[in-house]
Amino acid sequence: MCNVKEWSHVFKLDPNKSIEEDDLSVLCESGTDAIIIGGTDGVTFDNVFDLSERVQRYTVPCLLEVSTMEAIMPGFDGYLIPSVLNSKDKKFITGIQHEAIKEYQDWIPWNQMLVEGYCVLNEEAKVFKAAECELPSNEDVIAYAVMAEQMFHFPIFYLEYSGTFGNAELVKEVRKHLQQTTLFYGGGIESYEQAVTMKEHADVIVVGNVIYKDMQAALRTVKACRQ
Ligand SMILES: CC(C)=CCC/C(C)=C/CC/C(C)=C/CC/C(C)=C/CC/C(C)=C/CC/C(C)=C/CC/C(C)=C/COP(=O)(O)OP(=O)(O)O
Ligand SMILES: O=P(O)(O)OC[C@@H](O)CO
Ligand SMILES: [Mg+2]
Repeated sequence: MCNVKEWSHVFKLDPNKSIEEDDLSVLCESGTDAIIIGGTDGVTFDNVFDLSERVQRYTVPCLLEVSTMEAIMPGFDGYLIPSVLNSKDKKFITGIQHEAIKEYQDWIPWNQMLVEGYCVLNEEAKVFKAAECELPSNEDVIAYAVMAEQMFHFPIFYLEYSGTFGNAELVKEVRKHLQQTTLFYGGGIESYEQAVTMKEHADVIVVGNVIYKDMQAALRTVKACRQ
């Protein structure tokens, strides 16, 4: 099982986007701690299967971030299960997960599952709309972080700014309230400097969209975590 406490950098690959073999190879061998396969829309059994088969040729751990039931399959090194704490609809906090457990509980490899308490902070992100989020105040965010750790004992609290660079001061403040739970930060990291800024406060930075815009810039974010 993957130990997220030992991570500092991960790449998130979107199964709904294409990536050349050479680029995938350098990403997997970049020194990143893991590859997460996940996305908000257009995630299907076929595109997850194809991408996972390609990533699993490399030794880097490969995890599936489950966003739809149709694309769950065996073979991953771990499974990340989101619970969107600032959703207005219980469905995205415990509802879909509850339905999945009712249906599949005998098949779920619990020792490979990690729950992520998500807090989505970019109103323009697809996931903000898809999971029917409401924008929390900074005080709300801190309370969600404390809730994730102290009430639910989630292994991961995920500050998600997908598509835009977030508020480093808030990340710093949230970090002060977590002891056991690992703080993931994701959103808008496109340069070495941005990676350094967020890595200063978050335990793990997640780098996604820049992979598809500027591969060399994406690779520099790994270096930023290896200094
Ligand atoms: C071995 C084997 C076969 C095991 C099977 C185990 C099994 C059946 C497990 C099921 C366990 C379980 C509890 C499953 C729940 C599944 C589920 C569908 C949960 C719902 C999760 C949820 C609330 C999803 C909402 C969306 C979300 C939070 C997505 C996260 C990903 C994300 C933010 C990606 C970034 O998106 P992107 O597309 O890149 O967006 P941008 O445009 O902004 O870039
Ligand atoms: O795609 P970006 O903006 O890098 O965000 C990474 C990740 O947090 C998305 O879920
Ligand atoms: Mg994306």
